[in-house]
Parts: sequence; structure tokens; C-alpha cells
Amino acid sequence: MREPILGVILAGGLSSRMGREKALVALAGRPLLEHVLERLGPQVDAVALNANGDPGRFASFGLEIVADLHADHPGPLAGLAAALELGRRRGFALVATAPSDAPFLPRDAVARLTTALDAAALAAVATGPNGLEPLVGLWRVAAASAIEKALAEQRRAVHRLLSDIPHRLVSFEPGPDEVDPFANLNTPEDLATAERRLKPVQP
Ligand SMILES: Nc1nc2c(ncn2[C@@H]2O[C@H](COP(=O)(O)OP(=O)(O)OP(=O)(O)O)[C@@H](O)[C@H]2O)c(=O)[nH]1
Repeated sequence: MREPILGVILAGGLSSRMGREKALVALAGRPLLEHVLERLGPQVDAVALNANGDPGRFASFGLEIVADLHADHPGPLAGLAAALELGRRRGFALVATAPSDAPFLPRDAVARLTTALDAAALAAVATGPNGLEPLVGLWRVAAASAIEKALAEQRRAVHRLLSDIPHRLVSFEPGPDEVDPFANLNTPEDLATAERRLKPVQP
């Protein structure tokens, strides 16, 4: 039996390119966050949300919400730090992360990351058609100190963090529908493209 895993959906960014809260924009009639929740939820033992600002806007999802410990929006690494801190507080040794703006998360992501995370590794992260996808990862909470150190030293890129910690890479390919499993929707145009992909072809 595998160790319990806390899933944390990362929605702590500013959504400036989308112009409104990305996690709440509708794709195929449902908020993006709901798509990610529906895919990540069954893969983990509990799910929480990393988000900043008024938590009330996510109340209908019934998720525990954890804000960044760093108040100045330093980027996704702060979300990862908050996720691992929540995992530690709740007694989880493992945290699986997924961004709230990537609605095609593979349904076997956590299983495959778990297989790759051997005892010597602190993280297993995904790679896809566009290379490293470090926000789709399985992290030991013991990686928290390396993350805090990187943040303290203003090294904010998540992919750079990986050179500080032993990690494994897991490659995911597009499915038969050729959708990049990690396509993230940053702009209204990205959203429109994803909407077209999901729309059933009219006869
Ligand atoms: N916790 C936290 N997460 C962040 C922060 N900035 C970005 N993220 C998350 O990192 C992932 C990728 O974010 P981006 O798309 O690069 O940034 P964004 O702020 O969401 O959107 P833009 O403002 O359009 O760049 C998403 O899951 C964001 O929620 C931050 O300062 N804190």
C-alpha cells in the first residue's frame, strides 16, 4: 500500500493574462478548478487549494485553502512552499501538486509519479511535449527546507529548484486526442482553443 498523499491545486497566481480569476473561468460549462479537481481528486487521499486573497470566492468547492506564506506574489515556488507546509501540518509525508489552469491533467499522473519516487528522491516531476512541467509533481514534505532556502535567496524558478534536490522525471505523452496533457490556459485565446477541442464534432 502506498503512503497517503495530499493533493494541492495551485491557484495562487494573479491571472493577469486571463484578466479574471483563471481557476473560476468556465470551460465546457464548468470552472477550470472543477476540471482539475475531478482529475486530481481520485488520485490522492485529500485535496486542498493554494490561493491568495479572499478565500470566499472558492467556498463552493469545500476545499481547505492555504495562502502563501510570502505575501508579495513571488511566483509558483511560494505555492509549492505553502502546499508542503500544509502537508507537514496535516501529517502527510507526500504532496502531489497540479496547477489550477491545466484541465487535462493525466488521470494516472500521481500513480506514475509515485512509482518513480524512489527512497533517494525528494520529488518526481512530469515532463510533457513542451519539456519540464515542474508544477505537476509529487513532493516529499522534506523538500520544504530547500524550497524555503531558494525563496530566501530570491531564486524563484521552480525548475531551478530541481537542481538543488534529488528528483526523478516522468515523461507523459499526448493522448489519442493529441491534447497536450499539461496545456495551461493563460489567456482568453487559450480558453477558446480548449473549448473548441472539447466541443463534440457536429455531424
Ligand atoms: N502561490 C502562488 N502561486 C503562483 C504565483 N504566481 C503564479 N502561481 C501559480 O503558478 C502557476 C503558473 O502561473 P502563471 O500562469 O505563470 O502565473 P499566473 O499569475 O497564474 O498568471 P499571469 O498573471 O497571467 O502570469 C499557476 O498555478 C499559478 O496559480 C504566486 O505568486 N504564488
